[in-house]
Amino acid sequence: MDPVVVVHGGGASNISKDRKERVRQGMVRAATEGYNILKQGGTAVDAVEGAVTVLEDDPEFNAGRGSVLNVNGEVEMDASIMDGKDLSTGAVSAVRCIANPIKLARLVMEKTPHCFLTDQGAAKFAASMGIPEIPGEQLVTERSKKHLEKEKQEKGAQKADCQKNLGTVGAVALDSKGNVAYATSTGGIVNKMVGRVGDTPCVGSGGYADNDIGAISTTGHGESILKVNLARLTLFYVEQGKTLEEAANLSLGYMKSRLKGLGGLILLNKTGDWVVKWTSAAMPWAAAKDGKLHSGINLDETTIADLP
Ligand SMILES: NC(=O)C[C@H](N)C(=O)O
Repeated sequence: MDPVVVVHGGGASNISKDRKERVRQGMVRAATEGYNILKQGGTAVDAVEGAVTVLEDDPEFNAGRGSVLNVNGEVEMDASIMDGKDLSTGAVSAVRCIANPIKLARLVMEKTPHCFLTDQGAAKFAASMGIPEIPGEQLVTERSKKHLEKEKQEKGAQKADCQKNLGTVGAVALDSKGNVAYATSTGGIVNKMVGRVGDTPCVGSGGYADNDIGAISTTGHGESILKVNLARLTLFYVEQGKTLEEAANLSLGYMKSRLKGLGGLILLNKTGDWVVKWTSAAMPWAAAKDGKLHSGINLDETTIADLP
């Protein structure tokens, strides 16, 4: 089976011209990394972890370094990962002071009998696995500080309009053995309460993967995504025989009409077809398949290039 990887950089409002190129390059780097892992025989889980790690390390995105700040000006991150082979899953929430929450989520999946660790328990587990603790300030950027200041002045936080909280990252992949996986990672929403947990670490909301159906990673207004279980809802439509396009339109449409919640998703089925969809103004994405790299940010612009 030909491997496929698709990545996203979060539902967003229109992205300024000067950021656009950096965001596009981040998407290309992440998709290429995931695809190379698959081409070298890595699993779908390896590929989604690798792609998301690239984006957590990239300060342009709201995950890892560059995460948005909570009401106290701190970074608290959520992440989850799932292996479609056996539905094993790992998640962490409200984690601080580590570079790559997605790696910790994978360790929860593989090294504990649990699916989800939070806050101090997650921190203790990270230390026990040898994950280095870094100063929280290393995750903070000038842009995220300005973003929080602006949000506090406008007092407009927490609207179902996710568009201020751009940059959550995610990946879905299909490997040569027919396994699918997803990974999603985020700093959440700007000016959030301390301890707020969004959709991203919640399996069925922030993502889902099942070899019998496909894999999905979501982004957008977390509270809305949680209320409709956006990821599992979309896969339910696929199970019912809808096309990927129809399934994505139905679930995103329902979230919008029922809750005024905006968002986006990347969706892959078990035979390697994929679709990207969003109801926010924009969503950076890239997909690697058959030696080609497809990418875009706005609805009207898709680029196709040869992969190196
Ligand atoms: N931009 C995002 O996707 C934010 C994320 N879904 C959250 O609410 O935590």
